[in-house]
Amino acid sequence: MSNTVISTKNLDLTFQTADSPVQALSDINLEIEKGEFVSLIGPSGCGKTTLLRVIADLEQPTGGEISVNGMTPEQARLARAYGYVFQAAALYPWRTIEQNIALPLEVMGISKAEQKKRIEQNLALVDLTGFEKKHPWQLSGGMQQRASIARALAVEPDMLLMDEPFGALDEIVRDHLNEQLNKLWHRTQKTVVFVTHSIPEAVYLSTKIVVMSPRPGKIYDIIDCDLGDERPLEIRESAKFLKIAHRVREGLKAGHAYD
Ligand SMILES: Nc1ncnc2c1ncn2[C@@H]1O[C@H](COP(=O)(O)OP(=O)(O)OP(=O)(O)O)[C@@H](O)[C@H]1O
Repeated sequence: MSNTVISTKNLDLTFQTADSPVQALSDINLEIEKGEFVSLIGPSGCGKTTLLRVIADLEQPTGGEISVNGMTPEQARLARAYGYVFQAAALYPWRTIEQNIALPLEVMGISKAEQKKRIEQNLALVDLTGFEKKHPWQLSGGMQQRASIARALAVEPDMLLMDEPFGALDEIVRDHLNEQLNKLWHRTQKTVVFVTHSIPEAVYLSTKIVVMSPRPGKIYDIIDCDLGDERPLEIRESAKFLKIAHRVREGLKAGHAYD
């Protein structure tokens, strides 16, 4: 049985706008295996979010092929193959944390008892036990992001799609969440596709780093990141880590437009 979760062949996406067409993705060829943690990194506008949205069936490609879990993105979406975590936590302020996590489960028609079980389990996974009855605004930014990760996990998807989930957080909180996400990934063995602007974040979390360049959005380099599964933060000072970070930086420089 194939372990490929996401496969794209010559994938293109051109947005038709009022002025002129914008080619957001050009000739994207990518294979992602089950259990991999893949980061998409590149300058603003290189198509990272668009690629994630194509995988999630939120945008339709204009050329090439893509399969998700052996299905079309639409079939994968309907089969709830993925959970999506946005840049901002996107929690409903009038709902408590447990009500926010319950929302997609209610839509799926899952029983109250099962909802309760999943809420408990996933809040424990992100270290938020005891915050069930709080409203989002009573939590810090980092805690809100953890709650939105718990909500994505509660749907029990095979795959997590994460669009710069920690981009708005300060460095210390971000380090802590990176460490927690590494543990979570290790424990759950989920496939993760993660968009980031941060080189250390990409190297610390990933098994594979996809460096993209803009105009049009292309893959410039794909880098294996074999630092083992469990990664203490100190790993960021190791020679191996710095070597991979250097290669990512060189790729970003080569593909960067400074205008
Ligand atoms: N709905 C849309 N209509 C027209 N153009 C779009 C649309 N969505 C994105 N684009 C354009 O496609 C290109 C890629 O955008 P995308 O948001 O995927 O980049 P990104 O790498 O995620 O950027 P950032 O790091 O700033 O989030 C950009 O030039 C953007 O302006």
